[in-house]
Amino acid sequence: MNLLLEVSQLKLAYQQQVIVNDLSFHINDGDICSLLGPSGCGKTTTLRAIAGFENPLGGEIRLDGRLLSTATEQLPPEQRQIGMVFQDYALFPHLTIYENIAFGIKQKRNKGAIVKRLLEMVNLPGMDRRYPHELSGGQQQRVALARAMAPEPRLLLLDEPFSNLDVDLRRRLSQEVREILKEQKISAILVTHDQEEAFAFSDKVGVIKEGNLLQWDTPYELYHEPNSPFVANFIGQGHFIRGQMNDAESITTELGLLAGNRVFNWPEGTPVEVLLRPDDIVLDETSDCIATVVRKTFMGAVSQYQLQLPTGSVIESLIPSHHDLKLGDRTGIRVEADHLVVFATPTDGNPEFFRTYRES
Ligand SMILES: Nc1ncnc2c1ncn2[C@@H]1O[C@H](COP(=O)(O)OP(=O)(O)OP(=O)(O)O)[C@@H](O)[C@H]1O
Repeated sequence: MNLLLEVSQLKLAYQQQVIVNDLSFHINDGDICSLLGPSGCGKTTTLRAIAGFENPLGGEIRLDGRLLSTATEQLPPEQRQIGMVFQDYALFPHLTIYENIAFGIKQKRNKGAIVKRLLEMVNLPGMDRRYPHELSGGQQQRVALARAMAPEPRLLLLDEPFSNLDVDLRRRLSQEVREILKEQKISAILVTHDQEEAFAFSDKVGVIKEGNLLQWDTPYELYHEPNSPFVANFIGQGHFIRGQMNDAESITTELGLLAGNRVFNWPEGTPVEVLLRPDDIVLDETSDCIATVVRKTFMGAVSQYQLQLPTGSVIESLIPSHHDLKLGDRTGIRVEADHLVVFATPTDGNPEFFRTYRES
């Protein structure tokens, strides 16, 4: 695997206010990655710095080993071999689709053939004489992608490119774009605050909170092995319940003694917080753990339930919809998790511990 982009200890600020701090990650040639985080956490600012539109206060950015940005030196955006696709498509309204795509490759002799190939690639053959306003949002975004790919960039940056589209089209187009990028072996970084989109689109995802990169990992690892309560909360659904280490492998909780395929270092009696995902909770009529249905969302094949435990704690469960529990019903439940995500309860009662973007 060849190293493509190296972002090292990047620091970015607007008017002395630090927005991104000590951000480091790298991507390999052919990788498709996402920067994921709540609104205002610094994703777009990071992307703009990679593209060359923001100058860092510290750290450096390299592409193929070549220095692109430091606090004192910046390669101009047009010399970086980086393409960009924006949320609002940013096509030139007075130019035809052909002229839009050919815009960045004016000097190339065979640009007619290149544009034709790109239009076929993005599934818009024969649209070259139309104007942007004659295309749908999804079609315009495909043209924007073709335009960004025309100069054969080493890296493509995508800033929330699907967020103006309706949910269905959004899912389909992001899948389609991923396939095109993989086929063409083009590396890309997507900025999004939509976790499902990041998961479906990317090989690796970086979770950012307030300008700090908390975890850089595969979607699978992020979901199953979150390294902090924030990532655990931000990725997927789930609730924490209180517990106490019983021994190195098991935890006493209000849902009984929980154990997974994992050994922990905390001494017996240590107070801990256990993350329970909706798929960890199953119905079990023989169980002594009784929960009350306090909210229900029918989702087709499954229903999502919020269940209240006798202590008042709330957890969630995805249950096949033919079970059809009603609000107020009481049911036996059991935890069925092959591994447990556990964090030690902060001794200082740190209010930040469980604060998530959803609650704040
Ligand atoms: N030109 C600017 N001048 C001053 N502050 C800015 C500027 N652009 C962005 N900011 C601030 O920098 C912070 C990070 O913004 P940024 O756009 O990078 O966040 P983001 O994670 O991409 O958010 P979103 O998902 O809402 O686009 C925000 O607090 C924002 O208000």
